[in-house]
Amino acid sequence: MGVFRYLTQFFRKYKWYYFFGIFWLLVVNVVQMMVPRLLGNITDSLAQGMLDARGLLMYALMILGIGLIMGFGRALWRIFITGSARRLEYYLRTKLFAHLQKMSPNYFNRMKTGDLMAHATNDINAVRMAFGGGIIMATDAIVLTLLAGGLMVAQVGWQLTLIAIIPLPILAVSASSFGRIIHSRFKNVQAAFSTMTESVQENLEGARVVKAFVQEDEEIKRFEEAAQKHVDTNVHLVKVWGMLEPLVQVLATASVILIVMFGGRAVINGSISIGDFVAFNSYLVMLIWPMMAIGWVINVLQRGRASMDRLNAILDEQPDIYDGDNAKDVDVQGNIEIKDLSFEYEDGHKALKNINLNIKKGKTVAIIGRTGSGKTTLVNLLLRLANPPRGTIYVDGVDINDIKLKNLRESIGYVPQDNFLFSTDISNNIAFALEKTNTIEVEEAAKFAHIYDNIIEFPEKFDTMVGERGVTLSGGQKQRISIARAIIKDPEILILDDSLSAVDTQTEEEILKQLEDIMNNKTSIIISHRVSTVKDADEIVVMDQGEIVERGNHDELVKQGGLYANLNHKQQLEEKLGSA
Ligand SMILES: Nc1ncnc2c1ncn2[C@@H]1O[C@H](COP(=O)(O)OP(=O)(O)OP(=O)(O)O)[C@@H](O)[C@H]1O
Repeated sequence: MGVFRYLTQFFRKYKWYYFFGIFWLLVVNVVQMMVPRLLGNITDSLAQGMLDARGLLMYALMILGIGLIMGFGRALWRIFITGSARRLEYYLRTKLFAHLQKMSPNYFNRMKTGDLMAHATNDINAVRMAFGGGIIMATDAIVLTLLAGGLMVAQVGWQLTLIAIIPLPILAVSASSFGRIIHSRFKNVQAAFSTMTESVQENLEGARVVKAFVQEDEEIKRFEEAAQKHVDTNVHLVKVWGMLEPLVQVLATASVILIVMFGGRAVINGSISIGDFVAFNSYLVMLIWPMMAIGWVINVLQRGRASMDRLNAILDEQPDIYDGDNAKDVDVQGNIEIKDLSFEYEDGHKALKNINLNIKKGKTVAIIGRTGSGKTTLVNLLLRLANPPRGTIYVDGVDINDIKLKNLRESIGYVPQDNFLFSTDISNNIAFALEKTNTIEVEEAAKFAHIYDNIIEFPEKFDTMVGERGVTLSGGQKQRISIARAIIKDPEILILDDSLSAVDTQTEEEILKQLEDIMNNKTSIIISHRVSTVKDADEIVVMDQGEIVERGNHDELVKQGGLYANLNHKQQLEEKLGSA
């Protein structure tokens, strides 16, 4: 399959745009070629005294007509080709984004976000340039060279043409090597610019840390160095730019000198007319630009191809979590059965060992355990954010590998540990999973999650923006908005992954009580490090190093005198010390 295989559909749709664009580009090129000839004819007619005012007006009108066609044609090919290149950029970007949406969390653990962002910006830009400016310049350079060169040969002969274009290959080679140097120096400028902006961004974000560690002066020094590097790389670039222009001038002048010497002599000995001489000169000037463009065009096309190769590598990657052929929709009730589940990560780390757990619809099971004991891994498997081995996790008697992902995930309300919120307003964050935002539902969910009172104290209430452009929410407020986001779905199964750690025990108790009401007859899994969060669950499962080491209700576990009892004792002591 070709490098541009992912663009086939796009080109099928937009081929006529490119066709018309190139058509008009050719029209402009051909029409443009008439001007030197007309100037030549005018010169000859003037020299022979054969031109009157009417004739001059005719020529003027012809040149005006050519100018109008050129202007109109240029506007058209810009619209068709440059416009299509922008559409191509959009097509590729949305395709890449949709593809990334299908990938599993494991993929994002493997790939660096920065790299993906770079592909999504630099590589897509390079492909756009190849199919925009690249195609235009390539067509323009080839057609102009052929037409101008051909007309030169036809009108004054190949000997004079060859002499006149001697400096042009030198121009092409030097413009292309200058182009390479300019490109590499420009990359240095960009790198210096991003280092400088990163330094500013980090400092603004980490202003508290900088101040607390009294590092302002060091940071100013660091920034000055970055800003200086930016100036130095720019000066370095300007130097080479500065040399390119005089070089072009020298070589173009060399061509003109050759024409004056040899062409002038041809006029004197009568083998060509003055008009031919004038037209020839104009054709030569027309050749300078394609010579300069050749190197650039090759570079842009090569870069476009290399970038497409890199994008292909991403687009070729198959998602590792998907609906199998047997996947079906299940009317999820909330009975969960985990049978002898063992799981290891790609790096060979055994995160879960022989887990057996039966959670009946309507029950609340709590999972407690030290950090790294495998609690989140278990939840990730239940949500199929990672693939569980077949025959280990069943929902309502169906292996979850056979339940459609959308169906499974829509029936689970999940409050993740990191409480990620989007940079939009609170209302949109809560209604994230709903197709349409319903104010009443959003407010109800906020009340259940005990965040309503906080929200209405914000100046813009539910319209308050979250994140950099909005309010800074406390950890506990974020947790409660995440809870509202999960319960607004009215899920059959609710999973709270350490989602109450940042609220005080009193609020925690109130939230749990509310949840008990709304999750009545539905299944809840509550993960926590705190005994206070789990003590009222129907069953408490204690995990350690990937295994279930104790299970029972609060009283039973306290009586057992094991890990749970120990944790309970310690936390009670901490509470007493805290309130003393
Ligand atoms: N993507 C991964 N690749 C490899 N190992 C992982 C991955 N994610 C987690 N682990 C490891 O698996 C083990 C279980 O992690 P997990 O996040 O499930 O623990 P946890 O009980 O939820 O911890 P915490 O209470 O801190 O959230 C840990 O040792 C962790 O380092």
